Amino acid sequence: MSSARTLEAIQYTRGNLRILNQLALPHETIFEPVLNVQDGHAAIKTMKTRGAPAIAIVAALSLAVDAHARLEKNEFKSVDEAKDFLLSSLEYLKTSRPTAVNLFDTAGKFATLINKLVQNGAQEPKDLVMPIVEAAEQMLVDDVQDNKNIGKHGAEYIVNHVRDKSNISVLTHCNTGSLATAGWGTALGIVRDLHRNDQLKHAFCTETRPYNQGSRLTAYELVYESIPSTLICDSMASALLRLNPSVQAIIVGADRVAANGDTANKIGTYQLAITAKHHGILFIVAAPSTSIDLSMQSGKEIVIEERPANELVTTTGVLLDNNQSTTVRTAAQGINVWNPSFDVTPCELISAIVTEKGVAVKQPGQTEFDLKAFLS
Ligand SMILES: CSC[C@H]1O[C@H](OP(=O)(O)O)[C@H](O)[C@@H]1O
Repeated sequence: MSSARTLEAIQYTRGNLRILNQLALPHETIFEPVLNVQDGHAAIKTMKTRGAPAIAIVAALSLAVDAHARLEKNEFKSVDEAKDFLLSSLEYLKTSRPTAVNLFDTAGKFATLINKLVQNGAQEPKDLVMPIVEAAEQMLVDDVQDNKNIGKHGAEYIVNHVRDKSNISVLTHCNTGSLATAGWGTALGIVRDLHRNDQLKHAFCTETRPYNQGSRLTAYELVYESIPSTLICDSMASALLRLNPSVQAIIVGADRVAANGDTANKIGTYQLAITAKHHGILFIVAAPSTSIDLSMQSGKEIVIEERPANELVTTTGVLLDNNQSTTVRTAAQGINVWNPSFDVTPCELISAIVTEKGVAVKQPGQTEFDLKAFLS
């Protein structure tokens, strides 16, 4: 199913935003309009749009289309009214999901820009709105370039640090590709680079219960790109590493990386790091520097989102005979549910953190990363 067309989760032209409803993948490709910040918040909260970078981009673009439409209709009667709308909308968008830092990083940068424009004497609402529209649009461009750089740095690091560079298979978790970003992807971007460089023997991906980002999204991307790949259950990871010596690296994304390298990522990441350590293979975190939160020294401070119980007791994307996908209940009625969407992998289990700026590694004898120094 290889195609020259790249997969995209976000379709945008100025004043128009549509998002791919990822709850319907892989069976149905449904793009839905996002007209305002309420639509953007809902798309993120319901996980129609997901993935740390994509969450920030869709939030920013939902603000851009909302503010642009209001500007076109002359709804802002003053600079102050435009400022109040923009700042309150950013605070509202931040309430959609708590763990991925990219959204909060973007909201902070946009608020700083707005306040700076006001201090510099913005005269009309457009003097605030249009720089925000342009900043949101620039995120689409920057994210793809960041991911291309992550792919390049990550592929080089893996090839130079595995035991047998002629026999490289990798395992990845969740979805970190074009469906989680503006394009190419982070961890899956490294897989794309290894494949494009003819350095990849095979890519394994986990189902990633309960939302099934792996079976529904990553498998979809790997098949789409004709990358030799195999889907496994989350519970099969250790057996795979024990039985298949070609798997020499586990590559995952990140939602929030603390200054010492502790990493919040999709639930199940921590146990993959443990089994990577046990089997003596690389455990690589791939993320843009906007996923690094230097305000948090360690992962102890990271808020872990808990998702609704119904997302665990049901399975989304079940295909019916009429080719419609649906959600079915699989767990017994009445059972209690714990459904954290993320876990935190301690820095001592992480081999390297690959960013668009390069690869962060620990100093010899150190168990922590010094990401403040790495990014300075
Ligand atoms: C490049 S995506 C990073 C990160 O986001 C995903 O979480 P979710 O699907 O819940 O938004 C997953 O943790 C990925 O590793």
